[in-house]
Amino acid sequence: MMSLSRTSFLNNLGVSELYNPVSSKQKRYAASLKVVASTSRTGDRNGTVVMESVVKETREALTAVEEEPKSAVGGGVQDVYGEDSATEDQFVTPWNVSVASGYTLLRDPHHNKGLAFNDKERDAHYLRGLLPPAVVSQDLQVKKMMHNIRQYQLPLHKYMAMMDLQERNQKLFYKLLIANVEELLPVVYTPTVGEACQKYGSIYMRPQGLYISLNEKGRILEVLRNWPEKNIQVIVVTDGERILGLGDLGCQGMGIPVGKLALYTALGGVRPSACLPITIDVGTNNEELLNDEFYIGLRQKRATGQEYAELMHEFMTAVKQLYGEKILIQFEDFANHNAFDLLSKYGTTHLVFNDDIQGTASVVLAGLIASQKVVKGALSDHRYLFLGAGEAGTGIAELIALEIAKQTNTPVEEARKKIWLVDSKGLIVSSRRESLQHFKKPWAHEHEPVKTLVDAINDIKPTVLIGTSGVGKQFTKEVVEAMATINEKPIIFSLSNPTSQSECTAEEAYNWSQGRAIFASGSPFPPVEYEGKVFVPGQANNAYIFPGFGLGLLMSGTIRVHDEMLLAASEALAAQVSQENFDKGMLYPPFANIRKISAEIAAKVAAKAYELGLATRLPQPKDLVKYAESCMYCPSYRNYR
Ligand SMILES: NC(=O)C1=CN([C@@H]2O[C@H](COP(=O)(O)OP(=O)(O)OC[C@H]3O[C@@H](n4cnc5c(N)ncnc54)[C@H](OP(=O)(O)O)[C@@H]3O)[C@@H](O)[C@H]2O)C=CC1
Ligand SMILES: CC(=O)C(=O)O
Ligand SMILES: [Mg+2]
Repeated sequence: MMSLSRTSFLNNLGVSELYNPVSSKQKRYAASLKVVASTSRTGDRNGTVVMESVVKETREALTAVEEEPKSAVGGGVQDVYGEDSATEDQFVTPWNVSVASGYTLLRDPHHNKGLAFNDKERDAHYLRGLLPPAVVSQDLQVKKMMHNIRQYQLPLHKYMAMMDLQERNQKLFYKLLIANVEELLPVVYTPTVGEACQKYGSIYMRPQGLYISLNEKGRILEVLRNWPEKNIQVIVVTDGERILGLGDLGCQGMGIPVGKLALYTALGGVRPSACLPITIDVGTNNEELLNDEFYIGLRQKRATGQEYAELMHEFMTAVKQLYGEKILIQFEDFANHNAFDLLSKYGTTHLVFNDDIQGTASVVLAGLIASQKVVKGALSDHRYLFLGAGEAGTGIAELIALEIAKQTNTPVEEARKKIWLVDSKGLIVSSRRESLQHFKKPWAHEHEPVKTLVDAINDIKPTVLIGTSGVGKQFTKEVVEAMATINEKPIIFSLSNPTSQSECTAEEAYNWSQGRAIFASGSPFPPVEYEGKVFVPGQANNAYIFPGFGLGLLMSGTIRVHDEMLLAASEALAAQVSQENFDKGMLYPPFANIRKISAEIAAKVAAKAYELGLATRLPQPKDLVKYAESCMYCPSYRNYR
């Protein structure tokens, strides 16, 4: 047993004092309880023993208070806390005893096991009678949940069932997701998460992350402290302005950080308690949402300029102050007019990573490196054309240029000349330079103006066509045919999400190229049969990269992200594609092996961090792959004593 006094031990555990009792009855109640144990801190051997004694003590105190009022003969309802009799304008205290036993344990998603609690646990934790008699294994629970989820016809209903499970039983949620990753990824992630964000206000049930709005300006640190977990290692943050290819969804963008962090855990093995989803709400310019009575965010136009910058700066400062130097902040789905600036501003002071710029770049480069086994020739032998010159487009372009420069030992400026981009105004050429946003300027090559994509293809004669426009159906029959005329094996990536925004479908790419296209898309497409051959389209999505990349940063205690780490991640991913995968037309390994893939990526990223002197976890583990695997969260149930 512990030698510390109960109070100091609980203080060490982060247990809080009972707060703000208002009535004399509540004051007596508070005094008798003294402390409320935080459920999330149970787990270590001694801790659990002490927690059990606190549970017992708390129960006794509760019983004493509950028995205090004269019991009504023949039963009846007692308004113990005076809540029911209070009028709307009288204040009551939101009473809450968060000790993980009995009914509370069943309602605690971190520790709940549902019917998997065995008889001993049911006795020890006051669960008798709260559950039906059957005791089932976690595997059977997985089987049942999958059966239930498959009954839903609508993807959004599957999504809601998954979110509900995450809120009810976290370990079962992750066990299910990991075991059925190929089937469930499109449910918790793109494309369904896009629809969920669009309807977030209507389907909103319980808060899943932290909302920081302009109303919280000046007290963001305080707001961060409201989050129940203290040992945060990864934050995924959005301001909701560019949610997938769906535009400004304001506060409803929360679905994205929640989904991305679910993947951090399921695909990359980062503990769920270390993950914090955050939405910064500075308003929205989406009129439909502003007029939607169910909209959950600030009902105002987006703050910009200094007001926006100040809020973001306060946020970035508070995060570092609270969680330290090694907290990983992943920017997600910011509009490009903020994304590039935030990345360059905080890239030198914080561990920041922009998934749309950097993660996407790394996954696409991996696909291109892998494609060299199918289409002979080096990366430097290709000509690249992008539709879309924003975060994803220019991010990918730059990483390709860096890789070519590295492979050919030439200046990056030379490598860039092989890469062309088209934006909403046409081909990016030098005569447009003055009016271009800064991130487009390096791509303004000498060429006469070209308005349409087909004309650009016919002029540039690309071997690789990459769609990052956020606009669906842009790779028309004419576009794909133009690529197939120029190339024996045209490489075509339709990266825009969700499926509705994909530049073309897998079926279109294969049909219009007579089965010659090497195709990958951002959102998944089913296999396509063309003239008796089955093609399995790859999913070029940053979900292949960020979980392993982030794990690599965390496990090595890396303090800054470096482009070389992105290149290392690409090479690690490309190395995981087998001949069997290539034979099916795939440029990426199946997601079913993603935990192994993430461990390989994490190891290569960490190795690069050590090489660059940016890793702080010393000494460097001998076998980084094994170490990555050993760091991964496992969602199997634990036995409770
Ligand atoms: N597969 C994956 O892993 C990822 C996919 N994406 C997807 O990529 C898409 C774009 O994201 P992101 O780069 O961040 O967005 P941005 O808004 O930063 O960039 C979009 C670009 O597309 C251009 N564009 C828009 N409409 C057209 C059009 N009709 N013709 C030609 N160009 C057009 C814009 O032109 P202009 O500059 O002139 O406005 C802009 O350059 C999204 O759908 C997103 O979901 C993003 C990240 C990862
Ligand atoms: C995949 C992703 O990050 C996006 O579409 O924005
Ligand atoms: Mg994104």
